[in-house]
Amino acid sequence: MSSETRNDAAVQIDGVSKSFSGTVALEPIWLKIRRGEFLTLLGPSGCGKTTLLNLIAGFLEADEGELFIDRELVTQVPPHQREIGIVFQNYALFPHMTVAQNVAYGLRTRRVSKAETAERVAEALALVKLQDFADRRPRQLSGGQQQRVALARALVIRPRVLLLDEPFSALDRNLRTAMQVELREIQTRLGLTTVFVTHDQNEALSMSDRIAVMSQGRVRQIGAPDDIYDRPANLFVSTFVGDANLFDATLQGVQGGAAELIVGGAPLPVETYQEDLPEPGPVTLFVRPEQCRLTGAEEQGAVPAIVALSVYQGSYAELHLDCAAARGGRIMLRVPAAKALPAGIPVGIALPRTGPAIYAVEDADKEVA
Ligand SMILES: Nc1ncnc2c1ncn2[C@@H]1O[C@H](COP(=O)(O)OP(=O)(O)OP(=O)(O)O)[C@@H](O)[C@H]1O
Repeated sequence: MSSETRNDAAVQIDGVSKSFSGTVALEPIWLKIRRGEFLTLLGPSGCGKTTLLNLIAGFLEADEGELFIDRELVTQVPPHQREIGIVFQNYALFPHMTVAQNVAYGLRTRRVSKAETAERVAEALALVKLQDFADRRPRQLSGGQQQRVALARALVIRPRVLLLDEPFSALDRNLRTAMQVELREIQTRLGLTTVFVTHDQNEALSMSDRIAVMSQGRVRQIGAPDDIYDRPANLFVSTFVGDANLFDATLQGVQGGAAELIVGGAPLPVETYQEDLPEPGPVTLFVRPEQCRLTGAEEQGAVPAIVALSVYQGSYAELHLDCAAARGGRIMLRVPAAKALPAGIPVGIALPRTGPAIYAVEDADKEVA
């Protein structure tokens, strides 16, 4: 059966939209979340991620459209009957209950027998490596441990879908990375369909099977992490996910599959992955820092720039360059820390002939994230 049929979708969102007293939080959205996939909703604050998650959970009612979970129409089904596990940023544990009682909560309300509850709670606590903490209260646990309890509580009901809203944003960086790995391991082992909300692009890139990049209540691109990073569909995605260098360029035409550009006064034939290019004339060229090569200032065809600041980052240095051909006059490159240059040194930037993208200038005026 084709992956596009409804049968294959664990969650299907058909034209679902939501406004709050006249403010559009979500434009009509069509989205199929595949069985067992880890899908991340990524976007800036206020783009509608949490609204979409709450619509799937049933905490909000859609203004229009239909929602299916496992082929079942659930648009009118209340949250507790959707068989969904949810983990929030702030844990939301019951402070007066022990860890085991917190985890058992969803089973109690489902009238599961005492013996089965004990078995499933032990299983869920083992999954999150908290089997020795069953009798503690939430206040006796670290933030990471509390979030594991919240995860165990969501998993114990054997949900059809697991929803997580910025679950690790309150944790420090090391713990956050450890929890990301742990969640991904558990999710893969259980083959659990998961929708994960974050505004952190690194978290999205490292964890997801697919990412839906959102802005202003719309999904701007959905794809595997390398699709999103290497072949962004528009300038918003280009600049929101990963670092972007933007150059003012002139598109002269297309010859033999290559776009003929002038950048910084020099000709540059570029093969892009894009199906549609803007009309000839002024355009914006998008290039990742790692696609730019630092050269001598005199190198033929290189775009001239001057080192403004070198930022030490341990294994590498970020070179921030003043560059007249760049939008906003600045670009950034990464070089091995030992090759960092002092401010004021003139350099050249050799641009790649394959890989970058070309956007209309009006897009750059309104679309840069
Ligand atoms: N209950 C509400 N009443 C009124 N407006 C709301 C309500 N909930 C959300 N909104 C608005 O809807 C839009 C989308 O909000 P949402 O919380 O979904 O964004 P988000 O992408 O999750 O943002 P964040 O990352 O800051 O949580 C925002 O403009 C927000 O102010």
